[in-house]
Order: sequence, then structure tokens, then C-alpha cells
Amino acid sequence: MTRKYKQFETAVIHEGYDSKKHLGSLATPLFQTSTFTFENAEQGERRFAGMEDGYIYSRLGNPTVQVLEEKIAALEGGEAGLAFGSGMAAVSAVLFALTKTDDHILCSQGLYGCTFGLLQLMKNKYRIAHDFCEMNTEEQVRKMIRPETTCIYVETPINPTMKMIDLQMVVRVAKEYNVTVVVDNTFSTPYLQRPLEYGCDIVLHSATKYLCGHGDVVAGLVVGKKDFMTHIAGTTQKDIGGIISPFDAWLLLRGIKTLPVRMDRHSANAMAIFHELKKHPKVKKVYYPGDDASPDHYIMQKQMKHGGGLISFELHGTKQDAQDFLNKLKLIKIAVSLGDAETLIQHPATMTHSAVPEDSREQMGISDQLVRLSVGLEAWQDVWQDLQQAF
Ligand code: MET
Repeated sequence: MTRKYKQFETAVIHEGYDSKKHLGSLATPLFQTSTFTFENAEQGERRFAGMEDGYIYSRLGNPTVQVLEEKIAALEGGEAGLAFGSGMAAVSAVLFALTKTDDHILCSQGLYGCTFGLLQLMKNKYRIAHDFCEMNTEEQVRKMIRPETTCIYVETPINPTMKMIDLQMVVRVAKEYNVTVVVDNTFSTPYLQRPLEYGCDIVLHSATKYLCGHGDVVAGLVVGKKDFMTHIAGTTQKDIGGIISPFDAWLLLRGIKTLPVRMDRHSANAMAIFHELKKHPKVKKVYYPGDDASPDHYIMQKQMKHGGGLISFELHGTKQDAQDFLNKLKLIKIAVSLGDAETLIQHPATMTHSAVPEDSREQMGISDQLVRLSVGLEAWQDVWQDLQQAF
């Protein structure tokens, strides 16, 4: 779907919705309904047979949800979008649609803990294999692609290590082997990074995070080619059924309108805090895509608008020292999730990535002293003051 509104700031507000079709309602109407009535039995038959357009049942389509799906497709620059009840419902719908028994998935070295868990489930229950790859060079990727590899699945920046993957490089290799590239774009959102523009095939989100922005929705979104999205809609989405509720879609539409303004502020706040953290003697190492001394910085520069609102950092000492540090915070809330107005902090080794066995966590670079900070929209000086007193 080509964007009707070229400027992103205008697109987040206007794409996917025409008030003239809805009695002039400025806000998208909320169709909070489970089902849609047919005028007669024959109309029901025609709709089920796909011979007549129109709604049937909200698991198969809902007008509020459809506005959201069209908006995210336009924002990511893809042909079609689909909404789900959680980020993991989106990830699982995509991965199950792309693979069958004896296939292989090549993953970035580092993934969200529940995505890691899903891959274990796929391996143990359905014999769908996977490997992790640093993906620093074409050679590394090429070496790990097998004849059974159907897809490459990456996060960039990676949760929670903030390592960047060069999407153009991955796409070059994937095209040689006819492998589908799937990108989890949750940390960046389409405002900062649009993977489809680099030739990736599918982009997905935990919309719970920056897209929502207000910590009151759990949802997932997927964008890709129309044929593939129709395939997912008619298979893993319809029959596994992890759909979004119309009300949550409505809240997301509300949140997305302010995405660019929020992301700019998150990023400016994070940059200010990053500079302070870098200087602090209690901090061993800071991971932030906006760090111009990081080896990944050139990827961030070519791929992202700016560094975003997430920073991970390692403290000196032990796991208990990291936990004690979290316990001393007053303004900053200890919580998983990210992208909210409130600054949140969490301990990946015992929280978001606790399902990942210790050796795999080590390979991913998640130590017991690592904490992940989602910098909110407060005055950054207040956030820094809280961190400082906890140090
Ligand atoms: C249940 S833990 C996770 C939530 C979210 N995916 C995060 O990384 O914070």
C-alpha cells in the first residue's frame, strides 16, 4: 500500500481512515461487536463463500480493526496489515504460516525470551529447527543457511542487548537462497526504521509498546505482501484465532496518532541519559544504538532515524547488586514492557529473558548485571536524578 500522505507525521494521523464514510466522525468509530447480521440466509451463504464482500464475525474481520491494519500497512510501506491479540500471537501466526516440519529458521543471536520459547516449542513439538547467528557479515549468514531454511528471523535492535542487524546485508543473502526475511520492528517502530524499504518481506510488532505508547493495550501487528497476509488471515489467524479486540484496536489508533512526537521525545531523553550513564563510575557498560562509539553505530545511522528510547546497561557487581539498584528507584517503575510514557526498568536475566537457559543467555550477551531501561516522557533530569540516587 503506497502512503497517501508522504510525510510520516501526517500519515500516522490520516492514513487508513476516511471520516466521510463514517458520518463525519473525527475519531474512528468503535465497532464493539462480535458478529454482523445478514439480511437473509442467502447473504450469509454468499459471504461465507467469499462471493460477497462484507463482515461476518469479528474474528474474521472488523471495521475498527481494519482501519488499524490499513494504517500500519501504510506506515510500514507494505501491501497489507493484520492485527493480533499480542505480539506473540503475531510472531507465532507468521512463523507457523512460514514453516512446516523439517524446515529451519535462522535467527539473530538474541531474541525476546518468549520468541525464544516459541522456537523451542516449534522444535520439540513440530521438528522445526532453528539456529542463532551473529549476522555481522554476509559470510556468517551464508554459512548457516541450509537447504531447509525457509526464513530468517531478526530483531534489530535486539532485545535487550540493543545490537543492530544490517538489514540490507541480510536481504542480499536471503535473496540468493530465496529465503523470507522477517523483522521484529517493535523497538524502532516504522517512524525510526522501515525494514520493508530494505527488501525485507515481513515486519511485525508487539504493538503493546511504542505503537500504543500508553501501557494500556496488549496487541500485535504484521505487515507484508497481500498474498501472504491473505494466507495468514485465512489460516493461522482465523483458525488459531489470536485476534485483537476492537476496543484495543481503537486505543492503538488513538496512540499511533502521536507516535512521531513521542518517539522524538523518548529518543532525546534517552540520549541525554545515555551520556550521563557513560560517565558514571557505577556503570560498567552502556548499550545504546545512538552511541557513536559503538561498532554498530554505522548500521543505526543508515537504517534508523535516531537511536530510540531504550538503553541497556551493565552494573558492576552481582545479580543482587543489580536487583538492589532496581529496588532503590522511586520514580522509575520496575516493570517489563517498554515504550510507555512512564520510565520502566527491568532485569532481563530474571524477567523478560528468564525462560532462556543460562548458556544461551550468555551467548546473547545477557549477564546477571544487565538492566534494561525504557526511557519515558518525563523530564529526563528527573529520570536521571532517580537513577543517580539509586547508584
Ligand atoms: C512477559 S515479559 C515481556 C514483555 C516484553 N516483550 C518486553 O520485552 O519487555
